[in-house]
Amino acid sequence: MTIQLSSITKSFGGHRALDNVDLQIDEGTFFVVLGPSGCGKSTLLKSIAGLEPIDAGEIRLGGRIVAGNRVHVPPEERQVGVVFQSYALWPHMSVAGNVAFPLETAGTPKQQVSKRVQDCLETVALTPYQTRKPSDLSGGQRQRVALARCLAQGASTVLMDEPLANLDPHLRNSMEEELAEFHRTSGATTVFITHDQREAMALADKVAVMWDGRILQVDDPDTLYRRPLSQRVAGFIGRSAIIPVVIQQVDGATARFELAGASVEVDCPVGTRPGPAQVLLRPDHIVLSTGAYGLPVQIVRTTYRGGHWEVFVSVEGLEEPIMMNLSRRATPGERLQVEIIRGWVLPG
Ligand SMILES: Nc1ncnc2c1ncn2[C@@H]1O[C@H](COP(=O)(O)OP(=O)(O)OP(=O)(O)O)[C@@H](O)[C@H]1O
Repeated sequence: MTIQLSSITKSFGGHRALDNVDLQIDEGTFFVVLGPSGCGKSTLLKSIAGLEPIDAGEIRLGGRIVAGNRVHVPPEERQVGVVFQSYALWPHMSVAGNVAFPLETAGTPKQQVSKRVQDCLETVALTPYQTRKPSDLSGGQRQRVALARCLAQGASTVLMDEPLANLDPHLRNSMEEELAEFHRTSGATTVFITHDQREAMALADKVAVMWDGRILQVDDPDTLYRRPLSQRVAGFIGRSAIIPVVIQQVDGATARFELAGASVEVDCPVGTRPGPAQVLLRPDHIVLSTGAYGLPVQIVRTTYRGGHWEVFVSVEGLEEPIMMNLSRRATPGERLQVEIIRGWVLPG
């Protein structure tokens, strides 16, 4: 289902947990809401699920108003599946029993229930575990039971509140793949909230970056990474340096400036003008120079990151060192010639 939020506001005491939030989530999208702890992510999800009434604004699911204008459709009538960080499985029921439960309470005929449960357990690769109790499963397997239960309900919209937060890194990676697969096979509109930008990048078709009750930017992961619209989003997504420059020339979507005697070209928003600006440089935008000329830099410190070294280099005229990746060991004090192959002028 398409999810539309218009000017949603929700306060707790004097604090605005949601401050005039507008969002359009297209049907079938894997939509990630990313933001630091306390920014309002869970409140947003609960509002969509119907677990938290909103103060103002309007929520539409599949075009139908479910909240706002004195309407509050209860959670069980919104046809959305919810998967929370704590799996909320029935401890006394078997895996199959947990998956069957919502179907049985909805009065689905017994034979259909059994067929559907088998199909859903198959999808999440839990068929061999169907007679076990949740307490005899790993965290990841329990998570999959919760997913199967969502799937069994036939929810065309699934809301997930940090479902991978309790898992160890190894399991997290395989669960990420399973979630992506779950999304592909079910085609369900998925809203997934996390404070982990790596997870957001890996899973999302679209990411909304949230801060202090507000949505700062909504874009696909690559655009968010390469073309953030503000310093805050730039700092929140991936690692970066933001350097002050004076733009000398702008040619369409390319801006030119000088740095330590070298001429550098970077991408810029349409309408950028010559003058002082802030430029975002990602580590992968800086490479060793292959030609005779380059930007002279000196290594300040290095950290091995498995397969590559993360290297901070100082550049004449810049107060802070900038970060790049090297595939070979490098030592502090070493001088290098580098090239800036890409960058982004932050909108002023
Ligand atoms: N029931 C409540 N009563 C009072 N304040 C609340 C309530 N629920 C949330 N808040 C406050 O609203 C703000 C947003 O909370 P929310 O749980 O939505 O944030 P979050 O981004 O999901 O955080 P986290 O990632 O830590 O779960 C916080 O300041 C929180 O303390």
